[in-house]
Amino acid sequence: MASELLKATDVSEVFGGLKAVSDFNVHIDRGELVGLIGPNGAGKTTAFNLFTGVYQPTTGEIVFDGKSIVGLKPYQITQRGIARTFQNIRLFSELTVLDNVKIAFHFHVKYGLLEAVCRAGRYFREEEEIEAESMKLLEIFHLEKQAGELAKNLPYGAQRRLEIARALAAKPKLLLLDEPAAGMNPQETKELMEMISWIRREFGLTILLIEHDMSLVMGICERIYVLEYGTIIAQGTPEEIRKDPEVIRAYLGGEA
Ligand SMILES: Nc1ncnc2c1ncn2[C@@H]1O[C@H](COP(=O)(O)OP(=O)(O)OP(=O)(O)O)[C@@H](O)[C@H]1O
Repeated sequence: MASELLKATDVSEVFGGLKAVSDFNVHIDRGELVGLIGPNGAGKTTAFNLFTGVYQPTTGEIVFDGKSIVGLKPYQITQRGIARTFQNIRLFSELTVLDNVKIAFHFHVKYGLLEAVCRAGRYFREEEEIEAESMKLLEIFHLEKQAGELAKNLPYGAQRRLEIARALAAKPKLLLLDEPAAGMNPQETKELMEMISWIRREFGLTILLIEHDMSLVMGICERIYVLEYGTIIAQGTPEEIRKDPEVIRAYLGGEA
């Protein structure tokens, strides 16, 4: 189907004897904002690692933008258009905020090594453009004033926002966010929700989001998949998920 951007079919991932993911079937249409939830150890991050080439599926097929991505290395998948953030923030902590974003833009530069070494015209033009685009991204995430600071000196919530800005610099079609609100206070979480909705519209993105903060997931996702012990036990709109007896049993502890 033309509108389908990502489709995982019968995917499993086995570590030793443990099936971290099994009979895993998900599909995400272009432009959708989809949530992936489930208890600790359910296999959510493993699914992201499968979509980004960190792990290869033991069985099954993963198709992105019409082509299989099984067997591709992480950088090849980034070039195809999938970018991600990590549960445990992975910034270049000793680089500035600006440089963290500029690095990701370099996936797309057109100047060659020789031009860079010789500091030829195209090198300077592209570097200027990259700097300007990086600053625009920092502005979106309210980080422009900290552009010159080392990433490690940013407060935690700001580091999380910087990770998303850096992921966007790779110009992805699909953005995978692994617990973007982890460690944020309620106000920061609310602002982050607004940013995620805004960047999706502004950049025409498709987003898959892992999140434990239920208000965030229910508030912004159109569709939600629920994982338990590596298997999808439910999928549907936030309203359907809230009422699903399997989900209430497995994940919400009867509070829904
Ligand atoms: N590289 C690995 N080697 C062995 N086991 C692994 C590996 N990666 C994940 N697992 C196991 O696979 C299962 C799923 O882990 P995963 O991190 O995907 O869960 P999760 O849903 O993201 O959990 P959390 O919400 O705690 O982050 C767990 O039992 C985990 O211990």
